[in-house]
Amino acid sequence: MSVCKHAGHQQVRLGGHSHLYNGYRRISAVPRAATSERDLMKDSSPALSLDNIRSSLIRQEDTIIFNFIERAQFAKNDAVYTPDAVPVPGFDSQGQRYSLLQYVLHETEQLHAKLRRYTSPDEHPFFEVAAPLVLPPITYPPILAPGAEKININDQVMLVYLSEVLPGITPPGDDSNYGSAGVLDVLCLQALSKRIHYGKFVAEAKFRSQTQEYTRLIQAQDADGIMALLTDKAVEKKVVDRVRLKAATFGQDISSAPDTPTSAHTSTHHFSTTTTTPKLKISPDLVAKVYQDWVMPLTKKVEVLYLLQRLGPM
Ligand SMILES: O=C(O)C(=O)C[C@]1(C(=O)O)C=C[C@@H](O)C=C1
Repeated sequence: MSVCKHAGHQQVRLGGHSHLYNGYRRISAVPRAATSERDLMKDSSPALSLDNIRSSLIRQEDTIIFNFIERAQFAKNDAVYTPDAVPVPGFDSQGQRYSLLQYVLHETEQLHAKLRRYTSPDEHPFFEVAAPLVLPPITYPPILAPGAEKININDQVMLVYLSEVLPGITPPGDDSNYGSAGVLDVLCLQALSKRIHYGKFVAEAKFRSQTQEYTRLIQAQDADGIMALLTDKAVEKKVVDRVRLKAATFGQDISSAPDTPTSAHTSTHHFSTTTTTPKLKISPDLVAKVYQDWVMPLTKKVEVLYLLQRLGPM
């Protein structure tokens, strides 16, 4: 295990984990990396239609928002993120101490690796995983270009979670629910990581529908040009509006609704003004901002990284 200091918090440094994909295959909605360009282009799997990929991104919003709501029940609990504040006997490396969150995440990933979670190209570990598979490998047709598995920006996902999401969704303070907090943090991190790395599939779908345009930009290694071509501002606005509405809808405390709602209060959109406004469990504006400022930009970053290497070494 290797870590580095990052913004006052020990941050996981990602090592090479391409070995994860060698010889291991799993069944998944999303197939593994292709072995050749010919393999890749003959695959017309519906998994690669942009509409289907966007539907998956929309479903993943639900998971992310519900996980945020679950985590919001507990205080921020700084001790969970402070190295050695909650000592875990035996969990250190070369005198280096870790936070409780790092412990929970590391141990969760080692178990999930055995169940072949990280042999799937839509899953990315925060730590290096070395555990042997318990389940047998499964063959699945290729979709992504070779080298896709090397793209992993979970160090940035971690930083955004700790500095932007957690302080925004949790009440400040310490309620000593450290285990619950750590377990729910892991769920939030995994859901964010999956959504952001889904950029690889979005990028592959876009490459296939505008192959000539992307090929020219890739050959010129024009990252800004690729970013401009893949950006769709209208879709981004829809995403932000939708996650704001979902957070406002899923996060209502129904028990605080009136006993006998009037017809004016039967819609799901009654969270803002009336005296019967239900209490919200997380701020819809915070969720919208996290998507606008972090989730979509990081997804686009993954898309650009993927496309820059889409045609192999330049
Ligand atoms: O749906 C797309 O076209 C995407 O590339 C995904 C996404 C997103 O992260 O939601 C990212 C970039 C686009 O500008 C719009 C949306």
